Amino acid sequence: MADQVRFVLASQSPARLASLRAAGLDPEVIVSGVDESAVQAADTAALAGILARLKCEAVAGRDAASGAVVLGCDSVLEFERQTWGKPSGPADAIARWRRMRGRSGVLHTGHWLIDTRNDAAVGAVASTTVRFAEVTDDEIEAYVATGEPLQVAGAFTIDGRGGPFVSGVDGDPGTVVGVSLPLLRTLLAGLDVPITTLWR
Ligand SMILES: Nc1nc2c(ncn2[C@H]2C[C@H](O)[C@@H](COP(=O)(O)OP(=O)(O)OP(=O)(O)O)O2)c(=O)[nH]1
Repeated sequence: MADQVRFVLASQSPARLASLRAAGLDPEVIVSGVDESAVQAADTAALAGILARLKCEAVAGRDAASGAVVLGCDSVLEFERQTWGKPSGPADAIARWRRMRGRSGVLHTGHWLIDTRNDAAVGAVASTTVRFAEVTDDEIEAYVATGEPLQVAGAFTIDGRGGPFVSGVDGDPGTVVGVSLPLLRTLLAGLDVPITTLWR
C-alpha cells in the first residue's frame, strides 16, 4: 500500500476513537492536556471551535506528532443560551436533566486538522439539534447513578445508556458522539488528504 500518512487523534475520548476506528481509521492517540476551563468565547459554537484548535495545536507542536495529520475535537451543549460541557457532579447532572427533559438543545463539535508536514490547517464546527424525552425523576436518578452522564459533554449519550432518553436528533448523529465523519472527510480534502488514504 502507498506510504500511509500518520493520523493522530488529539483526544482521550473513547467515543471519538471508536467512531474513527469503526470508519476504518486507526489513529494514534496523543492527549492534549489542554485546560478547557481557561477559555472564553463569544458563543457556544465558537467555544467548540477554539477548544478543538487549541487541542490540535498543543499536540501538533510535539515531536511525537511530527509528520502526522493531527485532529483535535471538542464538544459542548448549547441549551437555552447556556454552554454546558461535562457536568460538575451528580447534582449538576440531575438539575440539568430536569431542565432538559421535553426540550431540545444543540450539540456543537469543533474539528481542527493540522498537517504537520506542511503546517496546513483547517477547521469547522458541526452542530446537531438534540430532542430530549420526557424522562421521569426516577429515570434521571437511575441514569445519573450509572456515572455515564458525568463523563460526557451535555450529560447524555445517544449511543449509550442515554439512548432511550433522546427522542431524536436533527443533523449528523456523529457530531453528538464526538466527531462528524462527513465533516472530517471535507476537512481532510481541504488538506489534499483523501479520507480513503487514511484507511487501515
Ligand atoms: N459515546 C458518546 N460520547 C459522547 C456523547 N456525547 C458526548 N460524548 C463524549 C465525547 C467526548 O469524550 C466528551 C466530550 O468532551 P470533550 O470534547 O471535552 O472531550 P474529552 O474531554 O472526552 O477528551 P479531549 O478533551 O478531547 O481529550 O463527551 C454521546 O452521545 N455518545
